[in-house]
Amino acid sequence: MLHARNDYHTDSPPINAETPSHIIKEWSCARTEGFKGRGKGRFPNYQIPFNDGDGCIVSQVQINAWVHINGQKSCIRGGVEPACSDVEHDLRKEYIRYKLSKGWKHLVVYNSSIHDLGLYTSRFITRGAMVVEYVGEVVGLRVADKREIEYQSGRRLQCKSACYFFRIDREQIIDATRKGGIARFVNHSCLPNCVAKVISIKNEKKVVFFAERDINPGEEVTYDYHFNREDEGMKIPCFCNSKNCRRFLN
Ligand SMILES: C[S@@+](CC[C@H](N)C(=O)[O-])C[C@H]1O[C@@H](n2cnc3c(N)ncnc32)[C@H](O)[C@@H]1O
Repeated sequence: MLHARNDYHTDSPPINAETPSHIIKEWSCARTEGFKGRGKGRFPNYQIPFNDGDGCIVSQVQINAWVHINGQKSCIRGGVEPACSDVEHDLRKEYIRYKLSKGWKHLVVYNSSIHDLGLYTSRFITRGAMVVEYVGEVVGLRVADKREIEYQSGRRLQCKSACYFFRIDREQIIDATRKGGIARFVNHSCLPNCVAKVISIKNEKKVVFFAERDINPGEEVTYDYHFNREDEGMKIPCFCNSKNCRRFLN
């Protein structure tokens, strides 16, 4: 199976109710290793961009109201959502800003030189800003295993070779194959402009891509899939064309 490995992340604690919320995970496609190379403080100069660059200003008052009504309700009432670190708090705040300012309006799906279709931005995106959320059907490993066989058999998939699974944690996979958002078109690059993070909003895990550097209008949005290297039987050539390309996705 591409994603069902029992030894997955044995060196890092599982994300569950006991996991301290200050540990921010960076996971990737279902076939991939979690990205442990970067952690807290990844965006040292990070400022929450209240202006989306298109004249749409989301006020601090609006953000506070959203956080109060939605995000922090369970914390305030002593519910199960644990107190979060400054970094995670900033990421959540950025998620809210993105939702309020409809940050996805500037994203376009278009032909890619990397693979088939890709996701592009038509506006400047500041380093640290949220770019897109990976949405789809959240399924358990068993269902994902079954679906993977079904998809690979090519019976119910247009693009047999493409993988639209994103592993959230040890138990959950987001399957964007049949039901998904535009993030399913984000291609891999060995020199990506985004990084994927799992953040918790109202006790629900969300997979969110944040800009790892400033991204210019017209640039393709990419992230590093961190596919498992041990799928030796089926090497997938990488066409990201970056100067440090690892030549294979796995
Ligand atoms: C989530 S899809 C990305 C969107 C895809 N381009 C499309 O048109 O649906 C992931 C699949 O795209 C392909 N892909 C993405 N990045 C690639 C790269 N750098 N080199 C080769 N194939 C890539 C692989 O087949 C991978 O399984």
